[in-house]
Amino acid sequence: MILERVNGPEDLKALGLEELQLLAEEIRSEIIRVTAQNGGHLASSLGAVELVLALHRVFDSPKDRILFDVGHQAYAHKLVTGRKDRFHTLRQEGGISGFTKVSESPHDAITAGHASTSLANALGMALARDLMGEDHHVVAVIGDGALTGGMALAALNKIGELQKRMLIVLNDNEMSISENVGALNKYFKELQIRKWVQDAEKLGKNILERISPQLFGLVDRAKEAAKLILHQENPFYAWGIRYIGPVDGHDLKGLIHILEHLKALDGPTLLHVVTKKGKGYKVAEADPIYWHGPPGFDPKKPEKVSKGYSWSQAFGDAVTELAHMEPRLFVLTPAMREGSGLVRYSLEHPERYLDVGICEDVAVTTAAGLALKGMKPVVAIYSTFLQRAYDQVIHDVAIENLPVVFAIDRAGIVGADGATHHGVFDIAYLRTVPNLQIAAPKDALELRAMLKKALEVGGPVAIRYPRDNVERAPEGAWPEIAWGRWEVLKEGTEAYILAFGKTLRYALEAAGDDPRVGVVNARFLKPLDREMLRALSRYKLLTVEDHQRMGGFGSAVLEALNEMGLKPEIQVLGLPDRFFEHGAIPSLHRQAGIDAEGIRKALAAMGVALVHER
Ligand SMILES: CC(=O)c1sc(CCOP(=O)(O)OP(=O)(O)O)c(C)[n+]1Cc1cnc(C)nc1N
Ligand SMILES: [Mg+2]
Repeated sequence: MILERVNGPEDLKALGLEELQLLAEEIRSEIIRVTAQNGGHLASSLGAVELVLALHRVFDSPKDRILFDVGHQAYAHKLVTGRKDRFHTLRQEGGISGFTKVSESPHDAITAGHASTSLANALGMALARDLMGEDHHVVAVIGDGALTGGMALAALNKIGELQKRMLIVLNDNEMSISENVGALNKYFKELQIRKWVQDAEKLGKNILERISPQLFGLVDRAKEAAKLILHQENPFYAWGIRYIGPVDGHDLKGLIHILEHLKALDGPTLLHVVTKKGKGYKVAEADPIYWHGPPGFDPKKPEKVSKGYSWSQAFGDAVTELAHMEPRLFVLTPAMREGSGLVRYSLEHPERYLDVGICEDVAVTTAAGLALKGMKPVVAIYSTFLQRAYDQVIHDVAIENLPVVFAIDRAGIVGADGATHHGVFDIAYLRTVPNLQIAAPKDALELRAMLKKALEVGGPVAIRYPRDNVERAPEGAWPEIAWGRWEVLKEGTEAYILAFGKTLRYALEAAGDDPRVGVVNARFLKPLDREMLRALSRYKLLTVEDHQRMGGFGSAVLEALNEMGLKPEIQVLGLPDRFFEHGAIPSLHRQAGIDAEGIRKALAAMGVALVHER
């Protein structure tokens, strides 16, 4: 095995082309083997194998900085930068991250997970390099999906102006998680066609050269002139960035050759590399959407596995039905059609569906524009990615109290994607925004009730739900809900647990059938049910949420009690003030003390010791 001889990128320099090609296959097998057992970003990483090997063959990491945008396509990078022996721990608690991570390796130039950050990071590194009088390369690998992000496009504008020496490698596989969108994406496709034309012409040129060198010379000059004109319309030239390509991203020899040349160039260069997402694994090539991030699978007989009925699907079904009843409903997603459960909706209501690309800010402000014209927009968005559109929520939606619904998926700890993806800040960053209401349903029925009502209450509403499965609600079920009112699920004589969202199940488990402890589905955070809170303030209270403790649901309860001049004995359970790495959700909840065990412990500390049911 050649991979056994590779303990760092310097070991690639000694390998001949054949050995590198063999190594690429070994790396593919290892990526498939480990992703089969751990799950992970299979198709993206398979598509980037040759590119990674060529980059590490030509450049000298860690002196040269090689950045991977999103960092989910970097499994080959991890394997050749000293982590092959730990690769089997990928995305597991205590194991290596599924993305690049500065603290994990000197070869990981940035910590990533959210898209479109590599270009601004690269600009910063190039500025620092030149200020420090250092001499090394800065290379940013960015996918065609990540390039739809505003951060990336704005960074290009600055990079072109400053003309710092750096290489941008556009890894164009025409895919985001689903099919990529945007005008640039269409243009890249055209360029690829031109590439084929160029190849055909090259073939023609060779034949022509043999027949008549004079004629060939004339044609060639005309073509060069045409190419120049052709390139003038290339947007990268407008950005002041040299564009080279498109080139075959699986042709190791060609990649090494062209990278060697580009190394010598000054100023910013963009190399347009065309790859196949899922390359080398038939099922992933055939369906890069499913195999973008599969859960475990049998590598010998790779089949799609159903992960059960999720909150995302419950949302997708509800909003699809709602759109049949409410013609003004319009759903937007920032490149997360599958993740947000919108495949069915996008097929049934294509005229009222929009995937804006990886640009959450555009999703939110487009929704504002729709609302200003009387539509009822719903922004389907992960909690962690909504962080990208915080100002838009305030500035473009909340100030004018526009009727935009935020269907916040992946709210809470999300597991193997780790710190960059846990949705544990949204309550804190949303609840201070005037006009914005916040709710968390306990099940799919309540989700339907809240969604429907949210379209009627007016103003912006955020409904948050976790990465989890949920019991399907019957089609056509639209229960009423007392907006702003909590729900007592279990009476108690000594204490009440006020649970928000996913932690309700832990609260019920902890309380069991002990008559001393009541449980409240505190499903509305804003407005808070102050009437019920006042009534319950004569008991001991415990709040629990799958969110940072600071600024979360518990904070809102404390503030309300203070404003009402009430002083019950109260404990607030939430995530402590640190980041949680990747790991299994129940385990991370246990570590955070917000599971049933943690609730029992907190109640015991308040003098309500519960018997632990077997
Ligand atoms: C991992 C993750 O969360 C990914 S990977 C990905 C597609 C990236 O497409 P690209 O063309 O850049 O790469 P490719 O997979 O190689 O084709 C998205 C949208 N996401 C979710 C996402 C959404 N929004 C933001 C800000 N960041 C991320 N990471
Ligand atoms: Mg892509």
